[in-house]
Amino acid sequence: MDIFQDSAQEHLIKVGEIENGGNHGTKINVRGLTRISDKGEQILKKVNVDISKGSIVGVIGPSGSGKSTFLRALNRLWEPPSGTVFLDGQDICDLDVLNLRRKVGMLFQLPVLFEGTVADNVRYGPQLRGNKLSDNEVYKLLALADLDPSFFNKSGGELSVGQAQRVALARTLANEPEVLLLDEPTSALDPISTQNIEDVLMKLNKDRGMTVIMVSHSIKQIQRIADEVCLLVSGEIVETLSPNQLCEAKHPMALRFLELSS
Ligand SMILES: Nc1ncnc2c1ncn2[C@@H]1O[C@H](COP(=O)(O)OP(=O)(O)OP(=O)(O)O)[C@@H](O)[C@H]1O
Repeated sequence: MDIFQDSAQEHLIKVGEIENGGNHGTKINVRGLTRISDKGEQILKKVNVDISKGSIVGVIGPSGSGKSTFLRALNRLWEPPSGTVFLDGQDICDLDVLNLRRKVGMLFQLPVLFEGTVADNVRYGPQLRGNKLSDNEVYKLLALADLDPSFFNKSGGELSVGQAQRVALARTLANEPEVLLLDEPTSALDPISTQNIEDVLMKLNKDRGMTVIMVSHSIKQIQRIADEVCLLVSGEIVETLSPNQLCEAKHPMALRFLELSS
């Protein structure tokens, strides 16, 4: 048996799943997540939340309420987390951190690309695990992120922020994540680039059942794409609502925030 052929075959099947809509969704259960700053301030206060497999969840709330801190806990960008985060029932602290970050990809407000070409960036994650993506696989990932083949050999410095954000998305998708964490991924983008990213996210969610958690300051954006919205105020998820129920929020600060934001 040729093991190289077998591992190539296995990899091809995975890429095929990306194209054809494999089921990569994962449920997340957060219990008692707490973060206290060095100065003793409570940034997150025993956050409990259940995120269904394959859902798009928006996280909104006033500036400084702990949205980014919450998101970063989900792939252990700070630790040790006090409280527990379960991915499909498994405590994330029991996972190897690199494996966790492969399963749970993250995009930030401003994309940071590594030196080299777009293709080098897209190949980065699999290469760390000893897999070299073929040109064809890179083209497929670019297409998933709505980038045409001409981007393959461009360098990061030649790209607009919107294009770079889509390359960062393709690079994340190369790791075949089950969950995508997005921290204001379109706040630096124009409306057309924003729409491109939203379309890609909704397609990934629809076709692959990918679980998406997105922090955004735009209520309209959250209403366009999310199935459920968590309102985070002063380190607590005070309400979880459907996007068209936001006007029914009861928490006074959440309500004031929503009124001022709409
Ligand atoms: N590394 C840190 N050390 C100390 N305090 C921190 C740290 N990171 C964040 N904070 C504080 O935690 C609180 C929550 O910050 P966080 O960035 O999570 O809020 P946010 O809701 O995402 O804000 P914004 O909407 O402005 O991005 C803030 O008061 C912030 O100053």
